[in-house]
Amino acid sequence: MLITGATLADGRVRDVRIGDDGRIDAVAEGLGADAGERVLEARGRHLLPGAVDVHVHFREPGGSHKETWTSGSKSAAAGGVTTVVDQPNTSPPTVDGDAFDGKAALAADSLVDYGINGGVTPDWDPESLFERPLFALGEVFLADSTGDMGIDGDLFADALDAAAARDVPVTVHAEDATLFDESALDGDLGGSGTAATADAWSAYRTADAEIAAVERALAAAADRDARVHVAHTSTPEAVDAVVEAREDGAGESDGDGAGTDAAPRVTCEVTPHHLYLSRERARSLGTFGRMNPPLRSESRREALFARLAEGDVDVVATDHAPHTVEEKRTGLVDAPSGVPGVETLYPLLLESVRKGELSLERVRDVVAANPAETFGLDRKGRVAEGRDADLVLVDTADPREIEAAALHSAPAWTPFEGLRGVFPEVTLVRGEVVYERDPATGAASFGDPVGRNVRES
Ligand SMILES: NC(=O)N[C@@H](CC(=O)O)C(=O)O
Ligand SMILES: [Zn+2]
Ligand SMILES: [Zn+2]
Repeated sequence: MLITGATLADGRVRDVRIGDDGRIDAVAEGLGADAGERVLEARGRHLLPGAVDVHVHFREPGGSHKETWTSGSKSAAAGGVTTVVDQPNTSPPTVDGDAFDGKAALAADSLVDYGINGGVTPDWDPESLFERPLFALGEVFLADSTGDMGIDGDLFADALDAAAARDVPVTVHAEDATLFDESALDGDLGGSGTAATADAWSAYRTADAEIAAVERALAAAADRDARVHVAHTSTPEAVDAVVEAREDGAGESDGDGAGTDAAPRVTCEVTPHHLYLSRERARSLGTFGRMNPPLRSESRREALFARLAEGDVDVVATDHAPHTVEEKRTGLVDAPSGVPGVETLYPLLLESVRKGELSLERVRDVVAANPAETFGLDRKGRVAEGRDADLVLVDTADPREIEAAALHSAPAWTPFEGLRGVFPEVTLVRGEVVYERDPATGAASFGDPVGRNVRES
């Protein structure tokens, strides 16, 4: 296939040829089409690397009433996400080799490439997990969230040791439950849609609980020269702690080469919901705005966004955590935590580019280049010769209103309803069209499940 006249994130206008092996053959000017070659005319539109969303919960096995690999990966493809990394809080949890194999068999339904993380619980089996083509350890829960997989500091230390010995990165859900404010949940919280319920969750799972847990995780990682990726940092303070830890550790090596990798030793991730929603919005979302870590104050949200714009945030990943409408409606204490987001990641960020709040290169870096580099995916994350042809074609001047009804995740709701997003027209995974939207009618069509485990090739 030849893509002609596409504008790249840095503004260059180029033709891109994709080889039969699904890799980018050439990025150049004036490439002529070969006989019989499919040509995709891209003049006036941007060609971006497919996003690498290192944090999704596709719910299988055990939660297919919430989402499946099919529905989740369709949602990813329609949002320009070409690689997803699934988290271990499924049922059974992905904490041993057998559970890994069971999930890997289900992931064969995926339209996009994927990684499968291994979890840590008191009965995890590191030996059998590490024998598998594991993406990373994580998310390792330092406090309970969906799936109740919270562990103590000793087990976390063991997990860091096991991972560091193999130079495997560890993704951490950092909250300290001893610093939650139980009193926030006292009294009459009203129904699921009320302001009291939504705001109470933010008051309960305090910012201090996240900041303290992030600092402790970074200290434990530094002691062991472990590679730690802090998931869903929701506070500017936590981002600053990661930046500081990275600066402290720069250039350090324990002499065995483990500290000299190109990838940074500690990185942080921020979600779209913490970048675009705050407690102000939570008041109208009710329990649909409940997630862990929770939405923060508008001033913290602004400070988090500023850190993204300035380059302190390494990765934006979605923590796509679908639950059904019925489950979310059960009231503050019983409703599960989590919001969907894999389909609106690129659209929300591209709308910020359109409005002049972020550069397109920054967006490309945080959704594609940086996550690929952080997790050692040499063939993902860039529009460059030799890389996989995981590509997104988008008209960056054409925003539309985000409506749950037009999205493809199984639970038909989104916390971003009514915001604007710039959605892809075409998404390719290793040169195969997995998603196409007719610009005239808006009709979506999907390709075959071509997804592969990115740790197997
Ligand atoms: N973020 C959430 O609120 N929920 C996630 C789990 C998690 O990432 O903590 C889920 O799996 O539902
Ligand atoms: Zn989490
Ligand atoms: Zn998560």
